[in-house]
Amino acid sequence: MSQKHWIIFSDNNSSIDYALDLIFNTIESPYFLELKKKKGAIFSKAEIIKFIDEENRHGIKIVTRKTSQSLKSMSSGEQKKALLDYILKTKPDFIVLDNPFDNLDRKTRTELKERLKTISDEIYLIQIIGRESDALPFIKTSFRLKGNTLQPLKNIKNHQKTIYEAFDENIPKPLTKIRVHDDILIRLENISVSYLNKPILRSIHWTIKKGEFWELRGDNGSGKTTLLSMITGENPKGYGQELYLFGQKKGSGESVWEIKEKIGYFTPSMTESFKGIHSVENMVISGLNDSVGLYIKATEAQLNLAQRWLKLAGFWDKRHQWFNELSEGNKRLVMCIRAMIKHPPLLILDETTAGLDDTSAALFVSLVNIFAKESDTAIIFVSHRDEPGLLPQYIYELQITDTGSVGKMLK
Ligand SMILES: Nc1ncnc2c1ncn2[C@@H]1O[C@H](COP(=O)(O)OP(=O)(O)OP(=O)(O)O)[C@@H](O)[C@H]1O
Repeated sequence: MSQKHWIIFSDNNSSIDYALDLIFNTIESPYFLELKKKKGAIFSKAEIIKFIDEENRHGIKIVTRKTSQSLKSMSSGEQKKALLDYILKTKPDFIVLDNPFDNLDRKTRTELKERLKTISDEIYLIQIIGRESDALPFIKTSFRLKGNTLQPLKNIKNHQKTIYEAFDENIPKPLTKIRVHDDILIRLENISVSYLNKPILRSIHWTIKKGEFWELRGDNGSGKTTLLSMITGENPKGYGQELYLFGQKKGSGESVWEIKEKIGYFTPSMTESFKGIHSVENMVISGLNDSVGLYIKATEAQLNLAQRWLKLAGFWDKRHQWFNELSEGNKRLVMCIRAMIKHPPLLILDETTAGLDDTSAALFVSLVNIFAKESDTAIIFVSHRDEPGLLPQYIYELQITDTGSVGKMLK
């Protein structure tokens, strides 16, 4: 059987919910009539988060029923594989693939592309993507989704010009400078980690100094998240090892609060699971209080500082809107300036460009570059994609071996 398939090119302001309504035929349209009364499934990061929520709240393992490992503790690549296996078992007539290649390394992307090609003989596929280079080559029908409008495209190419906007204003200074006495912020000496007797990290040596701009690379499952959890002090496997966070050895009486105060951390799942209702302005101010969402009244100085950031990042007109109503790309930018506003000594940006369209990703990269240049903050930027225009000073890569991943400096 040869099926029909579709690509929907989305951007920062596209309403994915609207596209899903069309695909699932819950609203009338001339499109996707072939899918009427058919059974559909969604392959997306949001679905993974929904299943993780089920695990957390009700202890129900749906996707990973046959394994002892929880979905939450799996690497992104493992989670996506588990979700696709689960979806295929439910025997759907069609699958909506929402940015399917995000968070995947090159090899896993190629494998998934081949798997989807095989599946496409039997199952209708609808691919929603922000990155033009992700388009599945065997799909011949395409649309562009602008807000709540779906436009058929004559050619498969999106032809959306990527605008590499640059932030050309100066980055606002912090209200108070967070002091760190040592030039060395983070030092890992011979750090190794295993889970369930499976070696994950082997003899990692990594030193991060004030103001350095690092890119952290590594294939799916190489241990990037594990390594970051050592750096944020959250991983108990750091005890008893030569792990130094802001001059203090892990386990030497440092408070979690002291470490948290010095680290800005942003990963997209922070917004995907965030349910609070706050204005964009208050979300940015809350970065000064280490809370997500503002729960105490801001001072005049805090408000002024937040407003300078909002102007700089192009959010002045949106400052009184609800954060939850922003597009995903805009949420990311707001969360990024929220993490930057207090100039933490260390800023960790974990897969922050996943799910963004080409233009939003370029804007994001531009903001990170200028922040790295103008602040004293050290940055660790994690991404599976070679982001065009990113200007890290150093690249640290985790390379998988049978005895755990080893670290290599590539630049
Ligand atoms: N709590 C845990 N229990 C068991 N295994 C775990 C746990 N946490 C992580 N792992 C395993 O450790 C390995 C490394 O996972 P990690 O999430 O650190 O990789 P990653 O490099 O961040 O991957 P990705 O790029 O796919 O997100 C994976 O095989 C994962 O399944």
